Amino acid sequence: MHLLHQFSDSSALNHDFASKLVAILTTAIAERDAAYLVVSGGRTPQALFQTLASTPLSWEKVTILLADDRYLPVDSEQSNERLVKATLLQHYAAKAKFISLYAEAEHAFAAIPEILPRVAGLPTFDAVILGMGEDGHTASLFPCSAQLTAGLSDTAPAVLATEPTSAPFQRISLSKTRLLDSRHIFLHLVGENKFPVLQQALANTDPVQMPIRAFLHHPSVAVDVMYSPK
Ligand SMILES: O=C(O)[C@H](O)[C@@H](O)[C@H](O)[C@H](O)COP(=O)(O)O
Repeated sequence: MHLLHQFSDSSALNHDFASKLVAILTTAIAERDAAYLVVSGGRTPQALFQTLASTPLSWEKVTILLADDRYLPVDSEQSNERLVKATLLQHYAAKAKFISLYAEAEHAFAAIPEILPRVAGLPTFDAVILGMGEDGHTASLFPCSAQLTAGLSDTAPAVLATEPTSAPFQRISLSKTRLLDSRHIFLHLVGENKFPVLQQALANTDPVQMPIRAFLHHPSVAVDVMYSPK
């Protein structure tokens, strides 16, 4: 299921999205004295991160982690962790706890035993913000990767390594089932090029062609799609 929220531009979208997220995190803190926010990397969320970072909140009670990261040292230019630290874990939000999806190893697959326990024991998330690539990938669940079936399996571990053939770097990704274990799931889309991809994803249910479909067509989970053309 999905609900489409459309905005004229990313500034209007970010304003509304940041208030929704702050309300969700505030409620979670009131209810369980802790909140769990899962974010995506890539270009889309950067302005949203800056808005969130400058919003007062009991950030010390918020745990933030990524839906996925490129398997790169955390100071690397293309690391999602570096991006989150530079844009979200700033100002008020500098007090938030951050769980890294990186551990030094020979390759991403060998790093999983160290990374998995950081995520596997976490409670239900409060909000997951997904992105979507033009091939319909989400997190690092890529249609082209040999690990897609494993990542989409209902019995998958919380975290797995993936190796896309159409995008650079090995990846560390939360599995579909771990991402779905959230009180709220958002899909954040900015740019006219993303709309036809969304329509294509909505037109058919096969997640092997477009992994985002596993979320958009889930029978019992509602995805809030936050879209602006620019
Ligand atoms: O590491 C990444 O790049 C993300 O995890 C990936 O899933 C991203 O959310 C989409 O590819 C959209 O990326 P853009 O926001 O850059 O379009």
